[in-house]
Amino acid sequence: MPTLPTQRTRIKFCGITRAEDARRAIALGVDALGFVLVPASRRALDIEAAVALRRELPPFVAVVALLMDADREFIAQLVGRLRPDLLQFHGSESPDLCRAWGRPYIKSVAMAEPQDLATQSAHYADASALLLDGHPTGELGGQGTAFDWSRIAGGTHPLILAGGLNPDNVASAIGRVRPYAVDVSSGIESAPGLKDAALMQKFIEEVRRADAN
Ligand SMILES: O=C(O)c1ccccc1N[C@@H]1O[C@H](COP(=O)(O)O)[C@@H](O)[C@H]1O
Repeated sequence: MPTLPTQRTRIKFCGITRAEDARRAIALGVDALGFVLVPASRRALDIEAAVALRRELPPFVAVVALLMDADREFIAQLVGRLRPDLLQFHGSESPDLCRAWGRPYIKSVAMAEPQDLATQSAHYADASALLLDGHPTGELGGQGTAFDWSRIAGGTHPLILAGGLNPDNVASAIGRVRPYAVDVSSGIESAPGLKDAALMQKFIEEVRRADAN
């Protein structure tokens, strides 16, 4: 059987609020950009701002819309206007709600407490991936909180590792977990919602270094 090339770790930069940050991230080679549509977040965009930001972007980079227990009317408006490539659900959304929008979806799992990933995988069977984040259940993500990676076991989905990643720890995280993708917000920022060019570049270099090992 032919040997497949080693998979490169996909990269998502989350909490993008400025077109200049999005363009720099794309130039550096990210696969996906996250727009936070959660009003309580320090990186929140409203639908209008998200649509305007998307207009500034070239094709072939996935736009992911983050939601947390949003009401159905808001999600319907968001999907209709932004047409995100994926939805990312951070609250207690049911599988029925997650799959109701004709878009692929990612379900986050709060890893501050131990989780049975096999059960989560079975519950959200049609999710494109599970995103493992470091915050406690019911609390906002994007706080730069890491979790104990040794808790990661089981499940059948591609895993997106998130929570407290930064240029200093992402290579060892990839070495330990071998996730499908990594997702970062705080660790590449100079202030909430404002991405730092040098940190973005260093983060990507570290992911590539880990992939090469
Ligand atoms: O970024 C936010 O403000 C946010 C709000 C609500 C839910 C999720 C949010 N962000 C997600 O959290 C992860 C981890 O962020 P960090 O790197 O630890 O700061 C991030 O990848 C977003 O997907």
